[in-house]
Order: sequence, then structure tokens, then C-alpha cells
Amino acid sequence: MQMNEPDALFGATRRIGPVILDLQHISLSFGGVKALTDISFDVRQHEIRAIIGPNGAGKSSMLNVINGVYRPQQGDIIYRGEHRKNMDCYAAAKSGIARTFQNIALFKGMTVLDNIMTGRNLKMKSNFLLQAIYWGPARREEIEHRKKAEEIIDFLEIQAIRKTPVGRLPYGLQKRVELGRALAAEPEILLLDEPMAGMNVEEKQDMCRFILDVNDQFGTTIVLIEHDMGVVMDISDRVVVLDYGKKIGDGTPDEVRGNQDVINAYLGTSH
Ligand SMILES: Nc1ncnc2c1ncn2[C@@H]1O[C@H](COP(=O)(O)OP(=O)(O)OP(=O)(O)O)[C@@H](O)[C@H]1O
Repeated sequence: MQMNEPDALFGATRRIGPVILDLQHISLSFGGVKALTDISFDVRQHEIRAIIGPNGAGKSSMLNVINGVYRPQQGDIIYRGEHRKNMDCYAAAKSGIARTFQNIALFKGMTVLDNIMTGRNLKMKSNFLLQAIYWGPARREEIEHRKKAEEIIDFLEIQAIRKTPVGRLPYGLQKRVELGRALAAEPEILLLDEPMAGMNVEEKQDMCRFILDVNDQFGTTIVLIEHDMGVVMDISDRVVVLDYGKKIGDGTPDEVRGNQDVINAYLGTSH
């Protein structure tokens, strides 16, 4: 699919920009298991890009390649024009790629505020010693970071639970806190692994609204894996479809909906 005129495709009101992440011919195996075979797709600045596919299709593996958890045996990753054979977790986080996980990865005994503060770690400049004695620049920095965390708490409408230990919260709210922690890193690209899994309808609506608001108000580029087709088709600009580690579709929600290979893959798994 030709993507030369993004504004024409996405409408004048959206600020979809140039390609910022380009994955070319990515292949990844675990022993004899081919998780990804020759996958290529790109992500444009400010867009919401979904990755869908049946169970075991390779979606999480793809996110893990993007943020450096997995190193592909073949292929290239071009992020902000820089070519790499693989990403490195720290470098990915440092250069603006944040993510949430399929299974919530928060510190359950810590409060909402403190969990969100952990998302600021890479932004902290003062050294460990200054932080430990909470002196001078470290103190000023801490105040700045807390202010940012409080802004995120307001944005996600979780003021009432800011001092509650995360482990005491219902699942839907924990997912929202996890989003908050990822946002605290002020990412350029946000990777969301099944942000709505296990949620009821109301929680899903809230999460959809927050994802759209993050994209709209902060201009964050979003790459998400989601099983709920209604959600995917409603909020995504473009969708890439994987099946058994291969790409079988890529395009706008309407294009993907009409793709016979995609229809077959989904009908096949439902039997
Ligand atoms: N660390 C690993 N070690 C061995 N095999 C793995 C590993 N991670 C993924 N796989 C295999 O790679 C394939 C793709 O898995 P992956 O989790 O990426 O799929 P998925 O589309 O995210 O599935 P789901 O929707 O069920 O989460 C599967 O066959 C899986 O068993």
C-alpha cells in the first residue's frame, strides 16, 4: 500500500507525520519455532497502529523486537532514521519507546503515585548519593518529577486512588496505572500489549478514550496489540495482521476487514 500522502489518507485534522519506525524483513526463531518470518511494516509519527492476529501469531514477539527484549536473527530496524540489527532495551527506553505488558507489571505493594514515579527513572539526572540525602538539585528534581506524575494522575482521572497500593485496586484501574507509568517516561512511541484484556465494557470504553486522548493531546505514536476487533477497527489508523508469524494483511481498518486472507485466518481459529 502506498503511503506517500499521509494527510490525504488520514484527514487534515490528524497530524500523521513521516515514518519514524520501519521494520524490514524481521525474522525471529526460538529453536525450531518460527515466531516471525520476514515481517515488514512501518509506523508513522502520531498514528495509532494496531497489530492483530490469532493466538500465537507473533504479536507480542513483534513488540519485544521493537523494544529490544528479543533480538531478531534477520532484518533491520530503522528508528528515527538510524539503522539497527536489533534494539537494546535500555537504548529503546532512553530514546523514547515505552510499553505496557500483557500481564500487568507493577509494584503491587507500592502506591499509585510511587508506581508512576518509577516511570520517571530514566529522566532523573541527579546521582544516587544526592537522591539518597535528598539535597539541593536532587530535591528540586524530585519536586519536578512529582509534579509530572501528578499531572499524569489528573489526566488519567485517578486522583482518588493516588495513595492506594496498586495491589488493592481492581484490574481495570491497575491497567490504567500501568498506562500512567509508561506515560511518565514521556514516550515518543507507546507500545501497548493488550491494554483492554480482561476489562468489562465500561473499563474498555474508558481505556479507549485515554488512548485516543494520549494520541491527540500528547501526539504520542501508539502501537497496540488488541484482540477486541471492535476496538481495533474504531481507534486504529492502520492495522497489520499476523498469522503463524507471517504478515497476511496491512492497511486501513476497512482494507483489512475486506482482506480474504484475514477473514480466513480468523474463521479458521474460531473453529
Ligand atoms: N520466549 C519464547 N520462547 C519460546 N517460544 C516463544 C517465546 N516467545 C514466543 N514464543 C513462540 O512464538 C510464537 C509467537 O508467540 P507470541 O507470544 O509472539 O504470539 P502472540 O500473537 O502474541 O500470541 P497471544 O495472542 O496468545 O499473546 C508462539 O509459537 C510462541 O510459543
